[in-house]
Amino acid sequence: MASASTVTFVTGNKNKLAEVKEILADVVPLLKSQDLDLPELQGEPGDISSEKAKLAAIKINGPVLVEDTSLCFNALNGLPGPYIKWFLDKIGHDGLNNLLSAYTDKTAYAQCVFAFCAGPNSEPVVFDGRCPGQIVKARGPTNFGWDPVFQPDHPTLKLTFAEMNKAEKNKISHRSRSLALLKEYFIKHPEILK
Ligand SMILES: O=P(O)(O)OP(=O)(O)OP(=O)(O)OC[C@H]1O[C@@H](n2cnc3c(O)ncnc32)[C@H](O)[C@@H]1O
Ligand SMILES: [Mg+2]
Repeated sequence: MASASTVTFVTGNKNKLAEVKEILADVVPLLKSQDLDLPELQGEPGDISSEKAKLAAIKINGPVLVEDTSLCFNALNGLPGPYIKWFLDKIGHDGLNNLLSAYTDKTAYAQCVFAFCAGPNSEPVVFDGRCPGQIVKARGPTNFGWDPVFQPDHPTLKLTFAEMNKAEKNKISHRSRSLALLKEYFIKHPEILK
């Protein structure tokens, strides 16, 4: 049986881990984590995350959480999507802007799909969180991925994720929206965190 101290968040990304710990602090105060870079299937975000969770549950031999993050440009029908890591790596923030130079539509959404898998023989459950916004020229600190080029829709702030403080980002982000669904699931299934 899973418990608050036995669910392991498997990720190779320290920035993700920091955000997840902060957002989940009230539900899973002692979230365990393991730094593993898992192979990732190609395809739709939900399937990528689900397959990642199955692999992680086999490696950890216990209950795991994983997530996969996409950045989807509406003018490009959702691309780069789950391939954003490699686009960012190869063409950088300017290159991401240039991809949209032929289009007037600069809107995009950030998508985070968490998957919880109770163990090696269980089917993962996925939680899809999205945050709408637009792609802008890079502004703000460059320590976390595409944060400088994504300006989320916000009632008052016109800041990129990189320019926001963590609390502000966590209030509206794709990650916090996905984790809100995960929290609901944990509340409906209290046995998981006993
Ligand atoms: O081990 P995993 O959890 O897979 O970590 P990863 O860094 O490989 O992450 P992904 O496969 O989900 O690829 C997502 C890419 O988007 C970046 N990214 C993820 N969340 C982000 C966020 O909230 N803001 C900016 N960039 C983000 C991340 O650095 C990657 O380049
Ligand atoms: Mg990855």
